[in-house]
Amino acid sequence: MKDTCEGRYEAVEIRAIKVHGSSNDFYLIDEMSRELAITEEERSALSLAVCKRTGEDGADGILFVQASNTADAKMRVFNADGTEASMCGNGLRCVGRYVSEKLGKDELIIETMKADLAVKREPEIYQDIPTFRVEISPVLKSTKALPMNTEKDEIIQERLPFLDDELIFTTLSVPNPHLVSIVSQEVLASDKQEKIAKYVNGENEWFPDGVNVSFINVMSDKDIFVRTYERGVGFTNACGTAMSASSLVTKWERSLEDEVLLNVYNPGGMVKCQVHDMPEKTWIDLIGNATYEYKQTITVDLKHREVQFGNKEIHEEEVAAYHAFVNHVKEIVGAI
Ligand SMILES: N[C@H](CCC[C@H](N)C(=O)O)C(=O)O
Repeated sequence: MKDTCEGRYEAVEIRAIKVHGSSNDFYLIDEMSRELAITEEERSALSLAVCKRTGEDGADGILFVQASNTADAKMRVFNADGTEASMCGNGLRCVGRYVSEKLGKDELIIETMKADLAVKREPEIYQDIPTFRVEISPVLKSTKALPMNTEKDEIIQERLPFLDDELIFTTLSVPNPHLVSIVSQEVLASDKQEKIAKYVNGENEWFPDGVNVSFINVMSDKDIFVRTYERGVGFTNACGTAMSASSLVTKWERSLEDEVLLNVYNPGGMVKCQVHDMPEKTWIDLIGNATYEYKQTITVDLKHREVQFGNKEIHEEEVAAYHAFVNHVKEIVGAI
């Protein structure tokens, strides 16, 4: 945005699509033909202003889709608090769908902060649910990658008494940072996750950049439930990178096969995670919905932190199809 002659910013109109992956929702903004003429600070402020939950408006983050020199497109992801993250699994499925339909190809590569990742349209996970597979990589065990202030090189299924006396934790970067614990239903129902997550995402000596915190409840050798308190957001309906990290931790803890396919249930629905834990390389494929909720023009005047949301052009059929899927998932979870 440019300062006008009176020193006021022009309000700028942004065409956005509200999208979600497993009900983890984002505004998708296409900058492939022309990037928004905003500074990095304004990009962060834009995310903070637009994602603020007020009534039906707001989101967990913004997905900026930009041109790339190395891939079909580039994804940048900003959390609701204005911080930029290196990766977003649920968001990558939505960006993958958008670019797939824009370029007319079902297999593509999307550039992210740390890697160019494979994205592929998949058979529908449920009736009328656009479904995509995205590569979650790199997977790093080193605590330095999070970063975490500890002498330990890795934390794999270990107690962390400074967080909790009983729970066993694993830290992983995929490549954004995750702290994961397999817990009982009882612990899942307690306030432990919120207390731990608020501590490690506030002033603390261990995780200087914060960390996404997930609790896993193992339902069977092919079904898990994951709830995540996301860095820069708070509790969300789902976190794609967290569900991927949780699948790998479950594979290790339950000694499952190297390429186990897990159903990962979450408060926003269900995805599948195909673990690839090979001697030469470890990565996870995250498979799930990429749903468009509505198109909307958002008018933003950053100088005055004013945001106006225009009328919604709702994708009624997609919204209805996803509701039907969630009801189907609830029946399955109830039966497990
Ligand atoms: N809050 C995350 C970024 C969004 C990741 C999540 N929405 C996903 O689907 O992976 C972080 O700061 O690392």
